Amino acid sequence: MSGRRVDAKVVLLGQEGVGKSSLVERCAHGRFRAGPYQNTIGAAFVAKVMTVGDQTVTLGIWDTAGSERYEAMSRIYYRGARAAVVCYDLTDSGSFQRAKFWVNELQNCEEGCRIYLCGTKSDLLEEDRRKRGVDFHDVQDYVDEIKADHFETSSKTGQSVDELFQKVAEDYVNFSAFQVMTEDKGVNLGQRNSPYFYSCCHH
Ligand SMILES: Nc1nc2c(ncn2[C@@H]2O[C@H](COP(=O)(O)OP(=O)(O)OP(=O)(O)O)[C@@H](O)[C@H]2O)c(=O)[nH]1
Repeated sequence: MSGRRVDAKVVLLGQEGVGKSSLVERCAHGRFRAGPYQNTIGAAFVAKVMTVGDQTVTLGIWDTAGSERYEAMSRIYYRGARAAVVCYDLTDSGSFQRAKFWVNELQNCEEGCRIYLCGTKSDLLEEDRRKRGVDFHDVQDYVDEIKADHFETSSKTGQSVDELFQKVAEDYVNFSAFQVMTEDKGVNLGQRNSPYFYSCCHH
């Protein structure tokens, strides 16, 4: 694949099996693959072109492996990320604890990275509300505390997936414009910060 300019690096983090790859699949290709679960090895990459007002923003989305075996590698992928979608499974309280672990890491190591907490598999709650493993208000309190955004998504039905990535793109555009205004360096308004190029994509 030839190099394409990416405006904002986005990383997906979270315990294995919470549905990160499915979220990317839904966002990038509008589909949900049922069938045997295949865990991600290393990381996978996808570029997603988004429209915000009259601007086009290309998100470079890194889907990391959730297995703790790959924890050190996941750290490499969040370096320089402008946004992190930290996923937990709405039916699994352990996965929420793991999400908190990643939030702590990001807060300590990636100051410029906005955090989007994403509760996945909301369709399972539609089927049976008793399956909720993490109290909604507890999550809301936590989100307020860490100043993050919170979404509850389903890659199966598509619920709130587009909204999540649209918000990531909008925040990127708004934050960049704000930076241009406040940095007062005579920067051209059309100029974006730190574009980079990608060259690989693997699963
Ligand atoms: N019902 C339902 N199942 C989902 C959803 N998203 C993912 N799954 C299922 O959850 C399992 C794990 O999904 P993945 O997307 O592979 O999870 P992952 O977080 O990428 O896993 P790792 O690559 O191991 O980190 C698969 O069997 C998916 O079909 C969802 O929104 N609803």
